[in-house]
Amino acid sequence: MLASAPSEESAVKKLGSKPIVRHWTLLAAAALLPLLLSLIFSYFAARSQLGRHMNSIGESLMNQSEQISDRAQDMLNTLQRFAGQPCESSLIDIQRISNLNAYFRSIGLLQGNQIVCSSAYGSFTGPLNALISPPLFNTQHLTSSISVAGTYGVPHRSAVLYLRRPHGDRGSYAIVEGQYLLDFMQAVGRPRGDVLSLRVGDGYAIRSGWLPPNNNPLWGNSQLTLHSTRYPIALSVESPASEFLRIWQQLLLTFLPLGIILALVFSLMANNWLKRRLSFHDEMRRAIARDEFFVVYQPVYSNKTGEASGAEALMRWQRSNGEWVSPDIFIAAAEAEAMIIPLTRHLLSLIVRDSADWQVPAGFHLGVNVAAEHLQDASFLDDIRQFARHMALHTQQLNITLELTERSLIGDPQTVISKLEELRSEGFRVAIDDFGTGHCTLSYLQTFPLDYLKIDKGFVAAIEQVNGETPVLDTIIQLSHKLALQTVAEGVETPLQFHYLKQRGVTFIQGYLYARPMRSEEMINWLKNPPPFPPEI
Ligand SMILES: Nc1nc2c(ncn2[C@@H]2O[C@@H]3COP(=O)(O)O[C@H]4[C@@H](O)[C@H](n5cnc6c(=O)[nH]c(N)nc65)O[C@@H]4COP(=O)(O)O[C@H]3[C@H]2O)c(=O)[nH]1
Repeated sequence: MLASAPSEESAVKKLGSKPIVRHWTLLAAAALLPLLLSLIFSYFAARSQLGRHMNSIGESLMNQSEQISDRAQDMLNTLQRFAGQPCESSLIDIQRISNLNAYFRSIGLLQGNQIVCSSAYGSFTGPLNALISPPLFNTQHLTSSISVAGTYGVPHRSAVLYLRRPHGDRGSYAIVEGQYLLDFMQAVGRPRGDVLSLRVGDGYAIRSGWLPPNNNPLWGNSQLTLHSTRYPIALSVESPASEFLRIWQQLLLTFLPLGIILALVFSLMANNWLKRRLSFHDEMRRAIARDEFFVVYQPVYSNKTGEASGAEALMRWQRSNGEWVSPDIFIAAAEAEAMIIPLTRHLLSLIVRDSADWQVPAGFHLGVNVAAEHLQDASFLDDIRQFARHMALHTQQLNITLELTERSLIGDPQTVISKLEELRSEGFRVAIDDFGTGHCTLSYLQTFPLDYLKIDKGFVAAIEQVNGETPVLDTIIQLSHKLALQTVAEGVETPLQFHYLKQRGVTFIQGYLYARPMRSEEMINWLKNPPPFPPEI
């Protein structure tokens, strides 16, 4: 066993507090998330419900105003028939029409901007603006229709003035009683405390009340503005903040119980998952203690020498109940659970134990996978040197190759470069593993001190015909030649793949075609009597 066993134990212990903090953080997040979501969801549902309500009362007020405007237009049409006639002859008819239409405060005839006949004031003649109270500052606005604060004789009640002047300067006017609109606005607005306001043309805004200001961006007063497509009518609906809060509260009563149930379910699920994860952490520690891990070695063929040039060490885990755990799972879990360093130390100690029986040729390569966390850890150089010292006791002139993934090179490049340079000067070799699958840019290949580039099996699997197109693979091979890196192809399974790679100058071949990963004793026997290789196509 490696002498690092005590520090392995302390590393495992030291890492214990982090998962507990993460455990509670995740549990809190699982419980809070549904509650937060139900708050957010009910907030937007309340906004939308209030929006629908405001739109509906806005539209009914708009309908009402447009209908009133339609009636005013009909009235102006009717009055046009008296245009140009003396007031004395038409006044009785005009008054009769006015009495029959209770909407109108007064109707009458115009000559230019002068009233010449009025249902309310008889044959009184005076400027149209004198009918409006207070009179308009700018009479330019007196074109077709305008809302006003009051009229002559009824100065404190709003009204809407409609005008028609089709034949030169002879026209008619009709004043709609604003109280009808106000009554309607109050009737639709009162139940929920809404305030409605309506403006015709550039006139006075007829309002059904006032809201105390509340500009809180999340739950302040709400406002909706609508414009008529047929008349110059603009109206707005304002809803008090208290109404939004009331709807939100109501919806929360529906969503919150659901949120609480989901929070319970999520936290139970998270708890179970975390327990499983934590127990995985413990399980790995137990598995190390119970010696459930072992190492298999996969020989690598050299196209230069025509024989095995080395082997890659790969870890295996078989639980005491016989169940296998795939390296893809336990390596990823060990990385996530901060267990990869103790596990790698264990791997190194297992290799040392295996190597006691080895008789391998001088210069035999042994590839060992190194995780990014370990490479960046302060203990890395000591661990590797100690491993090499122990190996040297059994096996002379073994070339140890550290296989790094692309992820290992990202982080603090200067420290990684200096560690790798130190190790290379001591005789270790460095390979970049699974090349092309990580986040590595091509410039990394130039920056880092590397000896081998291991082409990922995904690119090898893409070889389907001898002269087929595998542009990425071809580029990787050419690139490694240019950078004077030796290439190792992983996952070579067919003679076709083998010959394709050999033709393109790939030096080392690893894969089931040559040899499967095997136990240490098996590899020793296999090396003594290897099967004939390479195969014919
Ligand atoms: N389909 C196919 N696969 C082939 C062939 N030849 C070899 N392989 C598999 O390809 C993987 C090569 O290892 P890797 O790229 O380093 O990929 C390794 C490595 O990243 C990681 N791993 C395994 N053992 C260790 C270890 O001791 N330490 C660390 N840090 N990682 C390890 O787990 C990965 C998977 O390991 P394995 O399951 O052992 O899978 C191994 C090997 O069994 C082939 O012809 N066809």
